Amino acid sequence: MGLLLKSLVPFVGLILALWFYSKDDLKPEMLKEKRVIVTGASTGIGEQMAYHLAWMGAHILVTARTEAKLQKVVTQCLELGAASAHYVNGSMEDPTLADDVVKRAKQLWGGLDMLILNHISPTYLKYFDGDVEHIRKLLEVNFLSYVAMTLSALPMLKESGGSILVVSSTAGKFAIPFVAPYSATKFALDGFFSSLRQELIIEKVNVSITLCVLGHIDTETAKKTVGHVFWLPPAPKEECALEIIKGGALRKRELYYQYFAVRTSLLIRDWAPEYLDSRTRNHFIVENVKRS
Ligand SMILES: NC(=O)C1=CN([C@@H]2O[C@H](COP(=O)(O)OP(=O)(O)OC[C@H]3O[C@@H](n4cnc5c(N)ncnc54)[C@H](OP(=O)(O)O)[C@@H]3O)[C@@H](O)[C@H]2O)C=CC1
Ligand SMILES: C[C@H](CCC(=O)NCC(=O)O)[C@H]1CC[C@H]2[C@@H]3C(=O)C[C@@H]4C[C@H](O)CC[C@]4(C)[C@H]3CC[C@]12C
Repeated sequence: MGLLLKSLVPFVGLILALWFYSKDDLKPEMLKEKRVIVTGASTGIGEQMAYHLAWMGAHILVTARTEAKLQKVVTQCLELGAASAHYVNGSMEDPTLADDVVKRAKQLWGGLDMLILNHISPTYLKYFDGDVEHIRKLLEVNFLSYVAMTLSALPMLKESGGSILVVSSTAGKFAIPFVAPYSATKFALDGFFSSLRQELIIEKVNVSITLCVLGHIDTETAKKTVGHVFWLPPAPKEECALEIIKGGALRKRELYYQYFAVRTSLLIRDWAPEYLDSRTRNHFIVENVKRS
């Protein structure tokens, strides 16, 4: 009996470990023929997500303001193997755009499987200068348009049992200096979408919401904005984009990239917030930060 138990325990352990790791794997077939909207996809992480979806064979609808860049992304997606690729250009400052993009998806495909909310209005990294208009604009583009797109897309997502991916930031989870207006919009996303997720679960609605909490990523915008003030090296946008898609396809509640650094910061946040504050401040070269 003792011998049986001794050999059974490692065996069960192995089976559990295999089950745990195998369920955490993204298989490209999961995205094949899926109908996906990616916002803010003319550059940066959004553009890279479109390319990953393309080689996996998804139908893709990208949006941003700059038409010429979107046209190039669409061409590249088709070359990489997308089932189809289209764009809608416009600014999310325009409250009608969210609905127009979702309507275009319905017209093209008759349904939707994945909504990736990623766009942000250009933001600065400096001491807060009292510019309330800037906060208002960021709330409109980075937060309210996410809510509007979700509302328009929910009926189609309910029908397909689809997913919503909300791209956020460490600045939406703990205090990072010099990005006060932007940080406010990312905390708002967490509040809104985490509450909505609870309601969907209570109502047994099969739509997943994945909040993606990203650290410093090497997009051109980030390099320009923080290259001279933040000394920790950025992580690659291509890998980041793939991790986001993986998190959404596996219907995770939250996704952290880079996993270890972000999880560690979140653990410290809850037990030693002053220490996290001071550690974060020390990552900035404050002499290089603009005052206005
Ligand atoms: N890079 C980083 O270090 C980090 C990024 N993140 C998050 O990742 C996401 C992507 O960031 P990143 O790739 O660096 O950003 P980019 O600046 O590279 O891309 C932003 C995208 O949003 C679009 N956009 C800008 N303004 C508007 C608007 N008014 N209406 C519609 N679209 C607009 C841009 O295109 P166009 O100008 O053509 O409109 C572009 O496609 C964001 O949600 C960001 O908060 C989070 C943490 C760190
Ligand atoms: C550098 C910040 C990440 C800090 C971090 O994760 N530290 C870990 C730790 O201390 O343990 C970045 C977090 C938010 C970024 C900013 C952002 O997301 C908005 C803009 C996005 C744009 O594409 C690039 C510039 C940003 C201002 C971007 C800059 C880097 C962050 C401040």
